[in-house]
Amino acid sequence: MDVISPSAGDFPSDGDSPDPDFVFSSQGKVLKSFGIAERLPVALNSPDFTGGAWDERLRNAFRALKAKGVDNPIVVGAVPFDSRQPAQLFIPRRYEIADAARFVRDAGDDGAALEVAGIHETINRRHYESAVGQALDLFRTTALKKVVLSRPLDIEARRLFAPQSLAHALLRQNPGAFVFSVPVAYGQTLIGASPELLIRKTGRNIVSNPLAGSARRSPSREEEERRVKALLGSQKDKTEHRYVVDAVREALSGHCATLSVPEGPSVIRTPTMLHLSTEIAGELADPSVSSLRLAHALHPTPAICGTPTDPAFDAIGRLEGYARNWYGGMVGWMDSQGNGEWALSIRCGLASGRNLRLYAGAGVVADSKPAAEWEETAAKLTTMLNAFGLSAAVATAGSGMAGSEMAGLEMAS
Ligand SMILES: C=C(O[C@@H]1C=C(C(=O)O)C=C[C@H]1O)C(=O)O
Repeated sequence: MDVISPSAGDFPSDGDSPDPDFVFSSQGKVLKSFGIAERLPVALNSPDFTGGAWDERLRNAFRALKAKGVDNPIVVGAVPFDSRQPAQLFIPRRYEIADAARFVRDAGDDGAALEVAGIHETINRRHYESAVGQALDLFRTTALKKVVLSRPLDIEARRLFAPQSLAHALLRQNPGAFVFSVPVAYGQTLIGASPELLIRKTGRNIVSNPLAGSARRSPSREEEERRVKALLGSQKDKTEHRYVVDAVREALSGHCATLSVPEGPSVIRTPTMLHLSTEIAGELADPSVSSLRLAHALHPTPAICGTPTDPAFDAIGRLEGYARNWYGGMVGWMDSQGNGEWALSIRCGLASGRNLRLYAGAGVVADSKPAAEWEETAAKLTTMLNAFGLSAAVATAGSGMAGSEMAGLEMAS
């Protein structure tokens, strides 16, 4: 896969705007940061990061800020799916941690409602299902066991996207998610409501909560119970899930004095999806290892890439037909002790002017059916579409919506 930088120039920020530049919510709190004290760009898969030079720069920057009286400086930002591409990481001038419910309440209903000029299914159903079919062939002929195949959905609005309003709407609708808004390049903001914690480090303690194996929620309680049972009993979903848990266990065990991995998965609910979930908790052998270093050791897990990692990564590059860039990477924050949280950048979109590219993927294994994987990506897209009240119109796209209703329907070769 080509190494193309996803950033299109730095974004200016003097910290004087009343709106935060960076937003990240977790467990009922929201971290808002303003301005940029120092940019610390780095590709995680580069000697600069792996050899420790970046950590040294970060330590020096933190030391200088502490000398100026900043109590607990942090670094925030986003890492792309391909760790060879530069991450957008920066130390904010200032930040505050607010109550998430108040953040939403104070914002009022600032209306993320959208007047759509066009919806472009850049990778259409036929293309996506054919990619799944090719993955099924690879399972028969190569060592590949799982690959996560994703697709973009491009929305063009009549007005500029307002990342702040979108973040408020997402947090209002997804209070349990990691809602984020991150400026990743000049005029480009990555916004989403991720259900998946890659890593949290608090002192010696770490937690990772991989998800894999999914079903759409149902408005009927009985039907939902049926789906929960079906998910817990599905061999296909359990296999898909096990690959992720095994990889997380393997990546973390070398760093941990203790690591506890539940016997089997449970089901978690987002407002739109049911997922098989395993919460893995551990105690670090060396508590000075930073959350970003652990995130790098984990990334990309089979929740977003596949098993084994390298052939899955190559298959994604060959089969998906578009560049993921920030989708499938991670977003988060970290302090000078390395404490922090990194959530997978999923259920998200990249806003740029009047354009918003949404993304969704699904784990494909030998028992997968192309049509069901397409439906799963459609279900996952509703998290973002709901923020605009759009899901009813778009959820059926590619599964019945007439081509003429979709402005500029394109087919990728
Ligand atoms: C890839 C996505 O989600 C991931 C894939 C899942 C699956 O295949 O079941 C479930 C949760 C996430 O780990 C996405 O939302 O785009």
